[in-house]
Amino acid sequence: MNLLKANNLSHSFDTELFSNVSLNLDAKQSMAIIGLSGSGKSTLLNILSTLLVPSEGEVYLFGKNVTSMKEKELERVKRKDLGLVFQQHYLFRGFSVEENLEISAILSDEDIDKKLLKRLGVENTLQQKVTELSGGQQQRISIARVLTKKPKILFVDEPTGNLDNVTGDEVKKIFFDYIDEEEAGMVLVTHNEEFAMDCNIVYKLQNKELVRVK
Ligand SMILES: Nc1ncnc2c1ncn2[C@@H]1O[C@H](COP(=O)(O)OP(=O)(O)OP(=O)(O)O)[C@@H](O)[C@H]1O
Repeated sequence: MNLLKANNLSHSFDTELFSNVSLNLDAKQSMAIIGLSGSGKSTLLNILSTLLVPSEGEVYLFGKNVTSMKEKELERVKRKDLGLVFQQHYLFRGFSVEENLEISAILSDEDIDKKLLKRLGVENTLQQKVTELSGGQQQRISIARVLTKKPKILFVDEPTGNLDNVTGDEVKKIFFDYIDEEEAGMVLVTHNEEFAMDCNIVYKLQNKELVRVK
């Protein structure tokens, strides 16, 4: 099943960042986008996850052109089917870990996954305030919060940056297991070559083009 398709995307801020970017992501596939700092990886991820409108080209989610979707429909897809794990997480700072996870569970009609929290090593933080946790713990809670809603496509920007190697490896495994078990897909932006090369498809953004390297 096709989850995500991009046709001839290009984007410019002051100058052109990239052009003619086309790609395809099916269920159970993971795709990494690598490239130098400033090459436009996060910008491309923002376009694919519908946070940013491209200068040119089309994005299709589950076979449907995003620009042809009604506002309500796109909102529903974003809330339920797209999972965004970004470098900066957007946890509600004044609330406890449990409250943060509950919001996600309620909005998507799913349950908090205790097994997942255990695997992430944060099962004992539920009663703590987000602000009392380390950066790495907050990162893991934000991953738990996103996976709680069981999204069909994960958009992940440098997820292991804040984490030590052992935890980073566990997080990597959690993402791969998740897309297998839920028949989801993942688009990953990273400087971590090992994580990138473990994906099914690897692209490099260089000289304003998206070049397939795996
Ligand atoms: N909203 C914006 N307005 C203007 N310029 C922007 C905006 N967002 C990003 N840029 C510029 O676009 C370029 C690409 O940024 P982007 O964050 O996509 O690169 P990246 O490859 O993800 O970098 P990194 O690996 O350092 O995270 C940068 O020069 C950045 O300053």
